[in-house]
Amino acid sequence: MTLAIKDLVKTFAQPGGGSLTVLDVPEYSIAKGEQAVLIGQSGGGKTTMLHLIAGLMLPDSGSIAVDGLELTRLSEQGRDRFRAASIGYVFQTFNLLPAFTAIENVKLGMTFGRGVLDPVRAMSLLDRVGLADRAHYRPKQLSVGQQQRVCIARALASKPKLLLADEPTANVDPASAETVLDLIRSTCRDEDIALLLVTHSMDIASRFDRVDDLATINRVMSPTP
Ligand SMILES: Nc1ncnc2c1ncn2[C@@H]1O[C@H](COP(=O)(O)OP(=O)(O)OP(=O)(O)O)[C@@H](O)[C@H]1O
Repeated sequence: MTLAIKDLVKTFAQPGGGSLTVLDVPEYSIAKGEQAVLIGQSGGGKTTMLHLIAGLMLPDSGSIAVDGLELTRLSEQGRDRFRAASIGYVFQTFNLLPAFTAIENVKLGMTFGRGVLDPVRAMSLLDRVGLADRAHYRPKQLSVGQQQRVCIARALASKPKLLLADEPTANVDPASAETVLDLIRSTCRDEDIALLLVTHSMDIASRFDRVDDLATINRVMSPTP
């Protein structure tokens, strides 16, 4: 099993006081190399769930094991190391380093991961997302959709065990969305990377054998968006 979640609870303090329980997930798992889509209404807790799985934040209670490693027992530094080695993350908000070019951002995805720099793989990933001719452009010199494609190449760079992709095709046109999705899925398949992809697009979700609705996994009733 690549991902095994049990009795996961996450509560946030609210700006106006009080607290809001966003997630109460009794059980959720993803097998090695499996590809799953997570859908659910806006504000339902999808991004929070990905952040918890990536070890970017800790739950109030419960367990999250990735490849047998229990994240909640790790220190912050341990979780940083785990994330670099085992998780690829395509953020909704990109998080590219602005001072570095596209190819440098992809290479950073490798060195964060295992310390192994493979410039040929970095260029081949950029080529697969259709950006070989933009390798030496900085993020602000790229369109939003191109930046998103650099993020995908960066997330795959270190051959993670699990790729978490938060709306990875939200900012690209439908034709590019299809290419990007194919690239993500075929690379994950070829390299035995498990995939958990969040989307609002039923068209994208319908292409996956496994579609999980957060409303059925989560005991918390989603607040009205
Ligand atoms: N750091 C935080 N502090 C307080 N509340 C938070 C925090 N992060 C998220 N929330 C709340 O948790 C809820 C879930 O947010 P989350 O971003 O996980 O939803 P989502 O399902 O990914 O939404 P969307 O589909 O719109 O991206 C929201 O009500 C949000 O306000």
